[in-house]
Amino acid sequence: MPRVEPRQITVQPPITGQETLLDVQDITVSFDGFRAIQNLSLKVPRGSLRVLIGPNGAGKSTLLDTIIGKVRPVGGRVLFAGRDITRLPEHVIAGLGICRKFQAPGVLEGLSVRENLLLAARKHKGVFATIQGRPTQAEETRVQELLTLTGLKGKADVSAAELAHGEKQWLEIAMVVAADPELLLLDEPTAGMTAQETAQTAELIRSLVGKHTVMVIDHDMHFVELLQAPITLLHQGQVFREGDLDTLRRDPEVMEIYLGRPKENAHA
Ligand SMILES: Nc1ncnc2c1ncn2[C@@H]1O[C@H](COP(=O)(O)OP(=O)(O)OP(=O)(O)O)[C@@H](O)[C@H]1O
Repeated sequence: MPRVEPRQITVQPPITGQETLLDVQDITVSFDGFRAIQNLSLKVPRGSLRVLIGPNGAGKSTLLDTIIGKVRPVGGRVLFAGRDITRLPEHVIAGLGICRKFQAPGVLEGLSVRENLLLAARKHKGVFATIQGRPTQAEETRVQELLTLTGLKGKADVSAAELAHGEKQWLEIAMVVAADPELLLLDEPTAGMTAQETAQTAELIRSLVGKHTVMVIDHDMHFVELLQAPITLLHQGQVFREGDLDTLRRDPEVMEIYLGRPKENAHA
């Protein structure tokens, strides 16, 4: 397959008239001299949803790692709500309201759905949280909100171990949401899900938008389509294209480097 050189394009912010929450400015990330990300810039408006796609090795995870402070760029900077967070320690960045799903305390299988959510809500308030003691009114309200959000109301008292794969993923998302993050980063949230679970996950994520800003990485184009959100396509560590799915699908170079590749993208 001929190599298609990535080119930086200038794109209008997909959602106009909104304040930028995340402003990634010209970052370069190097692993022993290999540039996994090169001069990448990206703006995400507050309260919006953004989908990150791209071939394997395009730099999607590295970008999220850089945003959360796990990886340090050798050039450029990351602004969050106008503040330069590029050199801040990971826990400080998390404290500012950036949460990545895998950072969530995993679901505790020995506890019920309700108990997991209560624990997540309490952990948000203090590190040494337990499920001992009656929930306060505020905690009860929060748990109910999270149960409604995930559609798990009917399973509140079911042990987390008994949940289906998709339900467990929703519980995990709810546990991250319990921390009330301003920016939520989700890495392939639908991996291993059935088509119906995938559709419900898209609905769940869309319901978070507005109150939260959400960035999702996924390879499943059916899911991406359901999210109905602006897409940033990464390729070889750079922004290759930005736009809606229909526009990207009409672009022969996009088809060439990504959407036309059946192996990485069975649903394209
Ligand atoms: N810690 C590391 N050390 C060395 N190279 C790395 C490291 N992390 C990532 N890379 C390389 O950087 C490039 C980008 O990787 P990254 O995981 O960000 O891609 P990705 O778009 O998330 O891919 P995938 O869709 O397969 O998860 C790849 O070539 C990868 O091998």
